[in-house]
Amino acid sequence: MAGIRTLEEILKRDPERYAITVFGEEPHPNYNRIMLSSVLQGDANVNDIVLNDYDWYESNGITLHTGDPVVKVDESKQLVISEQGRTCSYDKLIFATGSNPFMLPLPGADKEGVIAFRNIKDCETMIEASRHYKKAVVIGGGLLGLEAARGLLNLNMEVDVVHIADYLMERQLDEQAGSMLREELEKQGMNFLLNKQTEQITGDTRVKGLRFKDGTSTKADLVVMAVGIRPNVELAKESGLEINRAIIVDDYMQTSKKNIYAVGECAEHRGIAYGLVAPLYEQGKVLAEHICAEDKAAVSGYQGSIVYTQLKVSGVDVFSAGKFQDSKETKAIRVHDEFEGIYKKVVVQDNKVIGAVLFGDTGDSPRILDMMKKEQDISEMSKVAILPTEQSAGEKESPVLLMAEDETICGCNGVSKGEIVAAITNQGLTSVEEIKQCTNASRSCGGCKPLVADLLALTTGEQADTSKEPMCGCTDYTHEEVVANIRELGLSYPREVMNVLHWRTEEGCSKCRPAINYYLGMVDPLKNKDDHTSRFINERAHGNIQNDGTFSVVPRMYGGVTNPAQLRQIADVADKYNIPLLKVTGGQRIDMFGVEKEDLPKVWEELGMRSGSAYAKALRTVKTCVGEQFCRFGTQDSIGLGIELEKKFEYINTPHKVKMAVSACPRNCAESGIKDFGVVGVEGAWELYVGGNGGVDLRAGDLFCKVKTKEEIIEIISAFLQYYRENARYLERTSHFVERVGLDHMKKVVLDDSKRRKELVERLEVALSTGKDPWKEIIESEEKRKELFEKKQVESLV
Ligand SMILES: Cc1cc2nc3c(=O)[nH]c(=O)nc-3n(C[C@H](O)[C@H](O)[C@H](O)COP(=O)(O)OP(=O)(O)OC[C@H]3O[C@@H](n4cnc5c(N)ncnc54)[C@H](O)[C@@H]3O)c2cc1C
Ligand SMILES: NC(=O)c1ccc[n+]([C@@H]2O[C@H](COP(=O)([O-])OP(=O)(O)OC[C@H]3O[C@@H](n4cnc5c(N)ncnc54)[C@H](O)[C@@H]3O)[C@@H](O)[C@H]2O)c1
Ligand code: SF4
Ligand code: FES
Repeated sequence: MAGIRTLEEILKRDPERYAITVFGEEPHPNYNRIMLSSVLQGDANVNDIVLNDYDWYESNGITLHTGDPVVKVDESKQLVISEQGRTCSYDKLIFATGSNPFMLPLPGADKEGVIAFRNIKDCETMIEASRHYKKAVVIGGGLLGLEAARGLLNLNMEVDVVHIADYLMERQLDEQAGSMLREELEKQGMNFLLNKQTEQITGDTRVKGLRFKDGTSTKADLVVMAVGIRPNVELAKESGLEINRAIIVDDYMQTSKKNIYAVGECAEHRGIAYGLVAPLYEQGKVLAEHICAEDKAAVSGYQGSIVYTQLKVSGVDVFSAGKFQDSKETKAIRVHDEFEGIYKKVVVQDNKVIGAVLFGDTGDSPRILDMMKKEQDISEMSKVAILPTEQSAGEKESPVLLMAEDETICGCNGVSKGEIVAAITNQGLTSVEEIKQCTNASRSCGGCKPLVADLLALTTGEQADTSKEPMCGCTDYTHEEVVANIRELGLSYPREVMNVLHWRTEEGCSKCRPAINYYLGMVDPLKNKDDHTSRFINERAHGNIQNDGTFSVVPRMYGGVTNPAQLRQIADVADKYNIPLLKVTGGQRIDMFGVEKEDLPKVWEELGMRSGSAYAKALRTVKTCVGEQFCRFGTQDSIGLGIELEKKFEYINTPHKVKMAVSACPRNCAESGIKDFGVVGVEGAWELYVGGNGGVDLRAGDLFCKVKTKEEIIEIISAFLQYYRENARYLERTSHFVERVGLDHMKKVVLDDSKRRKELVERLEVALSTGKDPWKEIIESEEKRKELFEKKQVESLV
């Protein structure tokens, strides 16, 4: 990150000055390492995080050798030699070799399944492990460990975090904030083993567990070490550079040898080796200025940085900067609101703010950081004004409003409010993405995005378009733009979309291909030919792949209702194919686990039942309560309506999975409140709840309407579903969609505008007319059976 940022700074100043060659050990062009946490947490993919792709190197005349580390520097001849035997002469040499993760030298640390979290490969190893194993242990409760743990939870693993200290992030937080953080993360599902020192990693070839010095132990299928980093200085040492903890540099990043420089985590300036990008980028800027300047004396050197950190775990706002621990020489201003879970502490010494910890509300962080950077004298200030309450600061006003022009908005990239405003005004920028391209603001951790968006809105007087995110790293087009192009240009095939819209990759990626395939089907359901190679493995095999490579089969049982004949059939098939586990699901279906892939078509055929779509981005289940048929409280026919809904909407493709439920009274036994569409019977009427979700992002559905008849309910769900199909981004659940577009907007579209409702229903009916039972199609087609279940498939989209 530091090395290539230095090159960007050089190119900005004097693009013709140097012929540049880059050697990189990893097999990728430079990428945003910070965003590995987002890749692991499922919010980005590897293509999204590339900072400068191969084209960038080519168009700037830079020779790039990836996957080829430098192994020797011959300082006397000014040559570097790479592992693959390349020899390259230099006038100036920059070391930007970063750090290595510190691996605790424990007995068993060399076992399979013990890894670090530093690069794309580690990220891929974790994602792959989560497909086969259940239990992960992260050693280290610092920034990296907690972000890794959150990612592993998102990958459905159980996670223990083993931490040596008695509270989390002790290098960044005081005890109060550390324990509040622990409480919050425990709510998210992390399990903490504090005050623990690992003694041994147990297992045969693969890790099975951890034993601690206090005699206790825990199970582990995967161990991620996140106990700090060590600057990568081996090559520099062998090359004769002066080393302490890292490569010693002066204020111009020059090492002990002439014409050899060091930037980034491998460099040590005034005794400090930094481990966050903001200081590294400042160093890169100084180095670029220095080696491009005609008058070197005019360049002011690097003076060191004030660092701050923010944890990138959603739902947790934590900020820490400078010296945050109390001491005899310091005094602190504290706010602790136990009702709202907010804690703020600002540490003052000699009338200057020297450190801060904020938990639960980090809105004050840019201002506090600014006071620290400017070493502002606060002797004349009322101390409580340093941490204003919401009322005194102005209710819910954006913090950017109060910021001075020279205050920093993007800490990672050192971009001030004034610079962003100038870019918006002078260059007519209209989106956060454009601001990022132009100023670098929000290009690293992304934490400043909301502030950048607010500033854009304030400057242009319009709501910022934060949604102008490209679909993936293969294109600059957003989801909405891709759909608009498909409609306007009448595009029909994924390849055609990629060609016409100048995709950067030939094949697309696992993010854009399924999305394009969905959009094509949604725009023209009658003509579209589904491209099954663009679907995820579960959708291609029409079953869910399990951790041992077998599949699960869930036959359709409308409304969760079955009968003795069906149950006998399921039992017979289970016996015949040695199906090891039958389980009733949360959606009231029977799930048959452990079916071999090649047996799938025979199992479906012999069951004689339709696919339950348990693997599809489609209607999964309609859960029902017993209702008026048997229940004393039932006021409506919940089973009847549930079955009708399921029969109507089965096999319609949707942006993400859709779940429904019907309960016949407000006791709500079918849990209608946490479904995408939840219906509740009340005396003489039905209530419809939308946007509920019972998964990771627990969300109660919003009451959308109350109507008298089931025909009205079906029509309203149809219109809503079609609007969601047409306007949601692929993989956006209704819960997020409702929040993005707003419930009032949905009411206007679906409830208030009867013409529009009718049109939506008509378009949905067309799409419904193309729905087919996929199991039946495969059973009846010898060709499909062979293609999908007999030939070995390349599982590129798993
Ligand atoms: C998961 C994760 C999340 C993070 N989150 C944040 C965050 O939110 N905020 C923040 O500020 N920082 C964060 N960081 C830290 C940040 O990523 C690093 O500080 C930054 O990447 C360091 O930049 P660098 O250029 O010094 O080193 P690197 O980015 O590590 O680059 C060094 C490169 O040099 C290569 N190399 C090493 N030796 C050789 C050789 N001999 N020849 C050729 N190539 C070689 C390495 O393979 C590597 O690709 C995070 C780090 C991780 C791992
Ligand atoms: N959001 C962010 O800014 C962010 C995110 C990830 C990584 N990073 C950076 O990446 C680097 C690596 O992060 P990190 O969290 O590994 O480093 P770190 O040094 O910040 O934290 C390591 C933690 O591991 C604990 N530890 C040490 N030995 C242990 C042991 N034997 N058992 C259990 N716990 C032990 C320490 O007490 C410490 O809290 C740092 O430079 C960090 O700043 C930053
Ligand atoms: S929701 Fe009401 S009607 Fe349905 S089973 Fe429960 S108590 Fe009975
Ligand atoms: S603060 Fe990290 S990208 Fe702006």
